[in-house]
Amino acid sequence: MFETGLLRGKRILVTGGGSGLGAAMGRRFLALGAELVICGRKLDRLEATASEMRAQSSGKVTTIACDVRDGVAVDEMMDATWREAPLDILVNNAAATFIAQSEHLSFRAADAVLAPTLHGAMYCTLAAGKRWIDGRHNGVVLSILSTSTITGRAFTVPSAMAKSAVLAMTKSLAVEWGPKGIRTVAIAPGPFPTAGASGQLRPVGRDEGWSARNPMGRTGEHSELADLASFLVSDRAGYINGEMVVIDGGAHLRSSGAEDLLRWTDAQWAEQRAARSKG
Ligand SMILES: CCCCCCCCC/C=C/C(=O)SCCNC(=O)CCNC(=O)[C@H](O)C(C)(C)COP(=O)(O)OP(=O)(O)OC[C@H]1O[C@@H](n2cnc3c(N)ncnc32)[C@H](O)[C@@H]1OP(=O)(O)O
Ligand SMILES: NC(=O)C1=CN([C@@H]2O[C@H](COP(=O)(O)OP(=O)(O)OC[C@H]3O[C@@H](n4cnc5c(N)ncnc54)[C@H](OP(=O)(O)O)[C@@H]3O)[C@@H](O)[C@H]2O)C=CC1
Repeated sequence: MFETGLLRGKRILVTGGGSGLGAAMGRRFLALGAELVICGRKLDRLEATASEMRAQSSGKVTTIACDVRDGVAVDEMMDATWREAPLDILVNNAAATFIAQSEHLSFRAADAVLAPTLHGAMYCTLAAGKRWIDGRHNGVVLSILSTSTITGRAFTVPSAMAKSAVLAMTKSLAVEWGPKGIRTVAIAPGPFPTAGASGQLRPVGRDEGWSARNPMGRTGEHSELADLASFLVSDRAGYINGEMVVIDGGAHLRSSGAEDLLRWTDAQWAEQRAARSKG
């Protein structure tokens, strides 16, 4: 689909790049000639993913254990990365969510979602941006958001809030940092099955008909998201700034995706709270 070497010479950090959509984007970036850095909390999973990537590509992959909720750790990660060479592209992909009735959310539960999804994206963006500006180096920030930024989404309110805030960051910095050579862009994926998202959002007992009700009759392919991300971070998208591109088969035009949960009984919610999965 793309010219060979579209991302040659680009150094890209994908947060949460050890699993799911982050790993899918990373693989595509490598295949297009980029050098990849992936971070997450679980070093063993990052290493396993990096080994697979190295077996498939001759591109360089580096792993860094970093909890993006911790600003000091984010600064240390950026220092370690920059010691080798400046990054060219940051992908804010790390996030957390779970379904819950909002009246049952403790403050700690709200923070468990807001901290990685909102604060993590902000810390990584600030840490990369200040280094780009200090070094007069151009940069791109791609943030992976959600169609909840358009529709809102019942039962995942902290996630909808965090993603909406990162969209506001994307639009605001497009104006503030555009003149400094930094583009900020975003993608709002619809349903793309991953172990993380399914574990948190699609417990047994949830409506199974949602995929068929997508206007395209299916969920997204990871390669479709990876292709869009590759274009948006590439120089070919150099005039796209402050924009969020939706890739969901048209699903959000029909539903926010949470309506089936309005029909859940208190007993189902109690069961969900008891059985909650940890990422
Ligand atoms: C059209 C269609 C489009 C549909 C398109 C769908 C779009 C979806 C958009 C977004 C998708 C994603 O983000 S998908 C990505 C999903 N991946 C992940 O979530 C992976 C990362 N997850 C995690 O790290 C964890 O699972 C996380 C949720 C943060 C909790 O881990 P932590 O260690 O931080 O937290 P803990 O110490 O266990 O708990 C902290 C507090 O949170 C509470 N808590 C934790 N899990 C809870 C749960 N399931 N339900 C209630 N409360 C919970 C605990 O009770 C604690 O509160 P107290 O009891 O008060 O102490
Ligand atoms: N799959 C889908 O249908 C959709 C996904 N999205 C978005 O796509 C992105 C990827 O999700 P997906 O691949 O599905 O799910 P995953 O659970 O696989 O991805 C989440 C990643 O974030 C990392 N992460 C979580 N918390 C932290 C933290 N505190 N510090 C560093 N890394 C962290 C995890 O690694 P670790 O646990 O090692 O820290 C993991 O690699 C997310 O932003 C999600 O909101 C949006 C809409 C739909």
